Amino acid sequence: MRKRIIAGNWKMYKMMDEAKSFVAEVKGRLPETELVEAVICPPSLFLAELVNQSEGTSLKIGAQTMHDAAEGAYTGEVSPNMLADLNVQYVILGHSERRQYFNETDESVNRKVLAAFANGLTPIVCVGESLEEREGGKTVERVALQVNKAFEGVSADQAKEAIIAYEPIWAIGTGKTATAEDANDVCKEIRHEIGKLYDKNTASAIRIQYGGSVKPANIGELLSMEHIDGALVGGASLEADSFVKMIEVATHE
Ligand SMILES: O=C(CO)COP(=O)(O)O
Repeated sequence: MRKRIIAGNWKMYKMMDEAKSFVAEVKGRLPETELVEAVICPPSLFLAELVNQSEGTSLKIGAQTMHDAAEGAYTGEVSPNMLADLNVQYVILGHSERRQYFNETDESVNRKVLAAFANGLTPIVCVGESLEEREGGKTVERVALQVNKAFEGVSADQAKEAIIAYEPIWAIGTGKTATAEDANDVCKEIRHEIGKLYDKNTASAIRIQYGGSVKPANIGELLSMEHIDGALVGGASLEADSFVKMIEVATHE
């Protein structure tokens, strides 16, 4: 059985004190379980502090983005080596907000995925269609293309460790969730695509999250679906209570 993974994407929210209080509150309350991984992806400024603070607990820390180069004249960026050096374990790549506002493309996402693996980081690769694409019946085509591009040059052994987050753009921060069935259908197609790119074993090993207005009230239904192995959560991951609640639901459902 695939281990579930619930990751909080904090985006550009919280001050350092609030971030530290969150971790202090959450770390004693996470259920002891081998069934679910709990990850928080704070703004990069807080990474070092939160990695240290969560050491020795089951809470893991991820970054929200990174550059693909080891170092260089790239003002404002952080490198994969820097993240690995801090003991950051995960990195979100290709989030639709990065694609929309920061010019990330399928090609740059692919370079970053390769760089993540080269540095021992686990990528959470985001894919998802716009409302226009969904209404035009282009969802599967769009998402399949993103998956194919993102995994170019990635070995089957690496792909087995990767996380894909299916986040329909129209469901992010809007309160609109894809129905559990619709989300599962697309996650199934993503798994099928991984099967075509690699093999059956890789397709059944890779973990696929759903993201887009996930909260304690709807996470159980989403996780009950065959192809949904976790969630990438924005707004509802900002409060300790609601984050812990989602981990609890993931542990029990
Ligand atoms: O973008 C998201 C997570 O990466 C989803 O955000 P919301 O959960 O706030 O809709």
